[in-house]
Amino acid sequence: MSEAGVPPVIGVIGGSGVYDIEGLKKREWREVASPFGKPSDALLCGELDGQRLVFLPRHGRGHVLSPSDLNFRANIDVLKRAGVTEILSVSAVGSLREDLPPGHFVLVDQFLDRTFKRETSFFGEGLVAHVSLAHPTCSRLGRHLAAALSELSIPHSRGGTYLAMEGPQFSTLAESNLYRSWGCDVIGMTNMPEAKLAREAELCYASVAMVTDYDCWHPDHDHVTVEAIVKVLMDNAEKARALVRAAVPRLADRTAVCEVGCHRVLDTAIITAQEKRDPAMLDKLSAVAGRVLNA
Ligand SMILES: CSC[C@H]1O[C@H](OP(=O)(O)O)[C@H](O)[C@@H]1O
Ligand SMILES: Nc1ncnc2[nH]cnc12
Repeated sequence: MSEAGVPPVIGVIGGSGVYDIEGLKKREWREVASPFGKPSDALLCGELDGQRLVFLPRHGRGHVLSPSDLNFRANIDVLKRAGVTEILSVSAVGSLREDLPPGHFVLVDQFLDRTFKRETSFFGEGLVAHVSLAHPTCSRLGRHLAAALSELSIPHSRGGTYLAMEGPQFSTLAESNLYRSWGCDVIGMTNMPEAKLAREAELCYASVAMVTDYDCWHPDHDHVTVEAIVKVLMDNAEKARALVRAAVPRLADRTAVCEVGCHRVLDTAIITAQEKRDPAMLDKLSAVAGRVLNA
């Protein structure tokens, strides 16, 4: 946990098309073990402009893991074990709005979770905790990312609702229209439960959603294909790397814990009585919740 005077460690989770971060100094791929199982890949650790950065390719190098097969708990746990204090998540998404065309970036601030085959919490029997998700992303990170996107002249929107679907198939037309009627802005398969778990692990989390397609609701684009997505993806991925380079010095500026409160959510979340806590659970949660469990 980053305390006053201790510089942040920036974690970057790269989605489709983003499998590496170039230009890192002291770069090294490091295997980190987790009690929650196997993460998507080793962690790429290094420095960007003197700032420590840890990168994880969400689907593994070479895109070998499907959204339902991602071990989200292990991914967040290893980032926490590597000292990460804040996460920039970068994702490819479909657009549910005419005015969010391919190439547009959305700084997501809300989610609707329609996933159903995933482990969604670090907590459970033997150690029960309930964290707030009213504001699932960190507004401080959002502010810095918006400034970096403006500096780079990348078209973007600050705020938007991300519909997380299970996949791996894309939506039916009826689903796509339903999500539009719910007021969702973009659709993807990976930001949930990632954002929930980052919150439980007391990590700031920001999601940069990069539009690759119009999903299937759009009359001129009635099928989503990976082929069409990949064409836009490569350009988006290059912009995402530029965004990381522009955002990191801004994020490095923090000298105290996050002012929004992301680093302190467990102070008021754990409900299990001290004497009823399961020692095995306490052990497993030594990274995620060590700050409060060892106090
Ligand atoms: C390659 S299109 C579908 C795939 O892309 C998105 O992944 P990510 O969020 O990791 O960029 C989407 O969620 C699907 O997993
Ligand atoms: N239309 C779409 N639906 C779900 N995930 C996506 N990722 C990129 N485009 C998508």
